[in-house]
Amino acid sequence: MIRVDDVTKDYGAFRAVDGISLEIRKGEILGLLGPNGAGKTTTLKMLTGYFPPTSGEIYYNDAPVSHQPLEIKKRIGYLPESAPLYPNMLVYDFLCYTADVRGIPKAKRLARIKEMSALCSLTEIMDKPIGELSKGLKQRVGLAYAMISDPEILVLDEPTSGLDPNQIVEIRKIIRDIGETRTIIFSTHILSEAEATCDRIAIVHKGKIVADGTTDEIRAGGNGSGPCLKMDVKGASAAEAKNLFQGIGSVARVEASQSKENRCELSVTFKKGQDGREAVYNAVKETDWVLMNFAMEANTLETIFRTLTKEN
Ligand SMILES: Nc1ncnc2c1ncn2[C@@H]1O[C@H](COP(=O)(O)OP(=O)(O)OP(=O)(O)O)[C@@H](O)[C@H]1O
Repeated sequence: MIRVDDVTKDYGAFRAVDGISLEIRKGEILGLLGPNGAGKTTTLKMLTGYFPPTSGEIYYNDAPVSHQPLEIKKRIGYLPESAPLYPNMLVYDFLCYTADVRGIPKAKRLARIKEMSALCSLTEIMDKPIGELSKGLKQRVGLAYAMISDPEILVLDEPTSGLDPNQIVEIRKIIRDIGETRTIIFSTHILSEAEATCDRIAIVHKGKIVADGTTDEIRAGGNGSGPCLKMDVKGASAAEAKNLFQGIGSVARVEASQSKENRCELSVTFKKGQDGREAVYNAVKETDWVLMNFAMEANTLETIFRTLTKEN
């Protein structure tokens, strides 16, 4: 339904999005997961037609967005990270105003507002000024604002940011309810958020997609990562150990941290389909280091996320 084809976005000399390609299927809930500054908001803004890519193209049902941005914008509901709400307006008045701006005919407005009120549980707060609402309630009003024109696609930027755990659960439920019949793309930097709500996750780092799949596929190393060996090594600095293991052919990545003087903890990730334990063990045998721990660990999403989005 949506195809992002080798899209880049430059802000002056800085490349914020660097050759992203993605396919988003109809009815899917896709989470763009990445650390701060990864390029999530920039990607969402291009998806909504807010600004065009510097290069590449985005297609909706095979139609390039650049050819008819206004048509496509009408089919997308967008809730930015700071929802554009008017604090002095009552919730009801704000939704009437939004319906008017979006061109919903007068005769259909009340019915649509009622539907939004039911979908986002707003009945009790319809006559309250928006400025007096908690952050969670404001976010529900924001979802109603984004959904009022009945868009096919809903794009949400960090929809649960700054909410308390109860509010997060409520917003997640509304997103999943909407996701029953719509395509949803949302960004988050919280792994558990993506895991709880999405059918599929694309991990973004420094403007690139570094993993894309269901949580099970990403966990199984469908994106080039194999199993991970945890080690505690006595007699070596983190830099020495990292240097040694990085030279082994079956090793994809090494994370090392100094735990004490001359002792370090390591996570050695092997290439997909490879088990380099013997090679690592033989390398240690050539040194005078002592292995205090040497254990293979199943990849957790958290380790994969941390490894894929490490600074260097
Ligand atoms: N208008 C702009 N001009 C220059 N640089 C920008 C602009 N907007 C964003 N950037 C930079 O582009 C990079 C990506 O920003 P973006 O907001 O897309 O990331 P993000 O993943 O959404 O981060 P966050 O979670 O912090 O919102 C960042 O380094 C940011 O500083």
